[in-house]
Amino acid sequence: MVSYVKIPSHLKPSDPQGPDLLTQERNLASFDVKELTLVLYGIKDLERYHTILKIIENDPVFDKSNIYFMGRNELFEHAIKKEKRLVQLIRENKWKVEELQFAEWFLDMPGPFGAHRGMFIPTLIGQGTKEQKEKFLVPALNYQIIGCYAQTELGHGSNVKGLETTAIYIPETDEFEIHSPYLTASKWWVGGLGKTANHAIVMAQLISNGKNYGPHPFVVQIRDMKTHLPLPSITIGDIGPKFGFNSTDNGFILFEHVRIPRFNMLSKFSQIKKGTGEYINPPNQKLSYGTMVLVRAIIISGVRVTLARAATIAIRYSAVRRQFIDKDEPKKLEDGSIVETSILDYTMQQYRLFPVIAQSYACFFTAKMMVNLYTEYTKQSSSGDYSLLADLHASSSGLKSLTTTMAVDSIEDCRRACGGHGYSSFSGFVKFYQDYLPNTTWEGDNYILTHQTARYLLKTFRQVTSHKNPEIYASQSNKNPTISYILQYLNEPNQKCTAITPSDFNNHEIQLRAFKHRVAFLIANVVDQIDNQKKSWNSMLVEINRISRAHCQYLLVQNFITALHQPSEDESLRMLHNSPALKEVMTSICNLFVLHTMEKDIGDFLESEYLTTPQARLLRIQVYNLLKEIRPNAVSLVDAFLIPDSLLCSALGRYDGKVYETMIDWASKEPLNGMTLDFNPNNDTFIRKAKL
Ligand SMILES: CCCCCCCCC/C=C/C(=O)SCCNC(=O)CCNC(=O)[C@H](O)C(C)(C)COP(=O)(O)OP(=O)(O)OC[C@H]1O[C@@H](n2cnc3c(N)ncnc32)[C@H](O)[C@@H]1OP(=O)(O)O
Ligand SMILES: Cc1cc2nc3c(=O)[nH]c(=O)nc-3n(C[C@H](O)[C@H](O)[C@H](O)COP(=O)(O)OP(=O)(O)OC[C@H]3O[C@@H](n4cnc5c(N)ncnc54)[C@H](O)[C@@H]3O)c2cc1C
Repeated sequence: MVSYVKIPSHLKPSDPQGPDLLTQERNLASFDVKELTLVLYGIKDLERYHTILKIIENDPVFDKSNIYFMGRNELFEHAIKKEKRLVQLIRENKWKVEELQFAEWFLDMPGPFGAHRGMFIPTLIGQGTKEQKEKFLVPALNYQIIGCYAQTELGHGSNVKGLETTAIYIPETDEFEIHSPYLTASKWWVGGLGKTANHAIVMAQLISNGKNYGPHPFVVQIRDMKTHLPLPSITIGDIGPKFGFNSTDNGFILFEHVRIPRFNMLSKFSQIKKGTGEYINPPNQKLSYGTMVLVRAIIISGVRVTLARAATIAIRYSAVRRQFIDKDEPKKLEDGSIVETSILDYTMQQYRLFPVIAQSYACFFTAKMMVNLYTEYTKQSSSGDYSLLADLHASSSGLKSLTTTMAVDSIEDCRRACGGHGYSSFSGFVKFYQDYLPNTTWEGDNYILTHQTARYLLKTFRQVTSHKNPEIYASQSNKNPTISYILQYLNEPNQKCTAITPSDFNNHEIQLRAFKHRVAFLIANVVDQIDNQKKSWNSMLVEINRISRAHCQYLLVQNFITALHQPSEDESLRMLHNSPALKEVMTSICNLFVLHTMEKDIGDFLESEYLTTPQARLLRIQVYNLLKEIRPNAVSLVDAFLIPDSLLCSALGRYDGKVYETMIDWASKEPLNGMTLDFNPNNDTFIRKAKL
């Protein structure tokens, strides 16, 4: 890229230790960073990581050096080029899902084919019959057709049952008629629809013989395969500029009595019979919502790397950045001279940033749990057993809500912790934050999703407590954490925390009891208000949100603690258990995650009377102790995430710590610096090209 400003060459580094600061930090580590990286990725995936990264970093199409200077059209063009190149690479290298996941992560750009891969194809796989897969999935996998997932409408998103687009069965021609009766029925927000897709999965109210069977998925061709123009009676457009995600063409679409063959209703679970229009019921009414469950689970698995990326930038920058001389503990160099203190040494900075590291590790272990649960469900459902769906839906909804909220809050916390430079695009936070933000809204608004989890929790509580002998459920409590904590609460409703010193809070049994007691107490309270005090659902929504959050925090805590203690067949966990140094640092991180989470929601723990006020003070002291304990490992803990510089795209977070050199180098490339302005109000010209 062109540099428009010549930087003087006489400048000396103002910080004699500057370049070495991160090396010094790395020398403090109590554990082997490479070992921890291996735990996070596993041997095979780490090999994949390096192979794919090399390919991506060496391909000029994926170059990001100009990215922060691009406007919307340039971004979109760039994204299309990347998508095309990615498809070529998939073919050339015969990449499977595992490789593709790394490639998409490194590319770091929401693109017009994202919904094709992330939603269109999974819906065909999950809900299509064998014949439908032959007709649609095969060409989709070969990128001969490009699809999108058109569910949300201008007037309805969260309320799927309220969708207005209709699919009416016409027995005479054995077709469905797809129609948008109102303006509010216009599909809206659909990724890849605005300019790219030629097919859509349209969620529409299935109507046959005058009866509405609710939303079902239909495959609709929307553009001509040769001209790429919208087909007759179909209106399509891009929805315009957004908060972020501008490299994707989110679109709208309206249908005017568009006919499609009956064959195009995805019919793995429910069908319409030819001619009679008879409806065949699915084995579970909510199977047509299956893609959402899958994508929520995938989103949860991705949170850990999002948090890792934010923490890497903020921690490295905080180690390099110095402000003020600490009067009580001035920082001395070997030659005795006093320098300003690295901002990472300020306890407030540690309190803001170290919990983000801990959240990332916590999400790592819960992602494993989510993948296992989804795999188990897939196995069982392939033989017709859908009994795990309710559990899966409840945990994926609540965890998607909790973890993505945590991620956006933490990205913003990390950004602010970088001071003014955090506000510059060069920090690597701005586009990253903008593009990540929709995760709190899509695939279910984060507040709406907590209703689903809460419904499940209340139902389970009522089931267990209404039984004459609740202990009958004891055999299920090993597999079902909700039943386990409800039973424990029923047996001991007045449990008290036994901690008498700050370090007692490191006891994992005390921690687990705290979270179990708190969530069971809160659920019991909501059940009482709804069932006995006859409070309406709406009047309880804040509490509904609270119980979903408390339940999911408990899952995160339990998965982290279990990973540290329970023998496991899992390759990563075995590596962790075999290394005392790793186990020690992970235990500190786990303790920080648990106690910091408690401290943030201390009101719940006090209200449930598990903790006393003096104990709450001890807990806070223990959080401070943990910050001190973790401090020497902070940089190495983020290094272990192995987020490459090319992905970070950050002047602040780069591995070598050359923050200031990069800031001025990138600023010199700002195209505005290549222009001179004409301020004379009597001239019509505004901008002249500067001479380089
Ligand atoms: C590659 C990278 C990717 C990443 C790339 C990702 C790109 C993403 C692009 C974005 C795409 C999108 O956003 S696509 C659009 C996504 N839209 C959404 O997520 C909409 C959210 N809304 C909904 O899901 C629904 O409307 C919901 C809120 C659940 C309410 O549904 P209903 O009214 O039909 O149901 P309710 O009456 O509340 O519940 C009835 C019962 O059904 C159960 N139930 C509800 N949903 C269920 C479900 N999905 N599975 C099982 N069971 C379910 C409830 O628990 C109840 O059980 P009982 O209590 O036992 O009766
Ligand atoms: C970048 C982006 C990409 C997207 N891609 C797609 C796509 O490819 N395909 C697709 O189909 N959709 C897509 N969506 C749409 C997305 O799924 C919806 O926006 C989302 O489901 C939320 O629905 P909504 O917009 O109708 O919000 P609303 O339901 O209108 O929510 C607005 C507010 O009202 C609150 N609220 C609503 N109902 C209740 C209630 N009962 N109780 C309490 N509070 C309530 C919510 O909590 C929220 O705060 C995308 C969205 C974005 C931002």
